[in-house]
Amino acid sequence: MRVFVADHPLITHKLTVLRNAKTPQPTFRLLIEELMTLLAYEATREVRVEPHEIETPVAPTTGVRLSEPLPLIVPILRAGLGMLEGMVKLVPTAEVGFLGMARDEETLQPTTYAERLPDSLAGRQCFVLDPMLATGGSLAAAIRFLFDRGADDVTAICVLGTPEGVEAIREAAGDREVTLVLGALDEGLDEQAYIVPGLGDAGDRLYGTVDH
Ligand SMILES: O=P(O)(O)OC[C@H]1O[C@H](OP(=O)(O)OP(=O)(O)O)[C@H](O)[C@@H]1O
Ligand SMILES: O=c1cc[nH]c(=O)[nH]1
Ligand SMILES: [Mg+2]
Repeated sequence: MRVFVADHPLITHKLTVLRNAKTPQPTFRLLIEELMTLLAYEATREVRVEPHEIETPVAPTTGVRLSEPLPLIVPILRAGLGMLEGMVKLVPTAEVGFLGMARDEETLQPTTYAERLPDSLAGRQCFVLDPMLATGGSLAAAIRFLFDRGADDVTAICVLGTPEGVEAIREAAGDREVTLVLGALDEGLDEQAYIVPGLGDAGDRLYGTVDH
């Protein structure tokens, strides 16, 4: 598994505003989307392309275009939905599928309550979006799900992660092609398995109450 942790002052600056409990919901949403676009640049470094011949006004030349089957973007509802626009801005022709997952706050086990994905993911490059990698239970389940459907390789993009979460993804990945792109690697988890220092509950801050 390849792990990339962003190291760019603009990303750290935007993350600082995002983490601030005083940041209002509209700014929070905008920042998640902007951060996604910045992380997408790294996450799509290995996106598959093929040679493509065109003619400029001056001369014929060979460039590239995305290979088929086109990449599949999978936001994990709810919080991952906040990252979708930022990703499709960069890869507008990609297909989008959906996974709805919720972590039981007592047992910390994820349940999948919705799924809208192609029946076969054979040969597909998948990009999974979820801002928070806490225990890693939710993302590990999502990654297993995609490989079970035949996905070729999976890149997961998270705004914040923890060392515990990274290890859970390493275990779920085994020897399969998995890349993890993080905006930052935080210290760890508190007693309720919230990321420390983190940003609180991403889903609530995007779509509901700020005080969870
Ligand atoms: O790494 P884990 O310990 O599994 O926790 C992370 C998960 O928790 C959050 O979703 P949540 O279950 O709160 O659902 P929501 O997006 O609807 O708020 C987050 O968006 C991840 O999916
Ligand atoms: O810190 C955390 C942990 C899980 N889910 C969140 O939204 N935030
Ligand atoms: Mg939540």
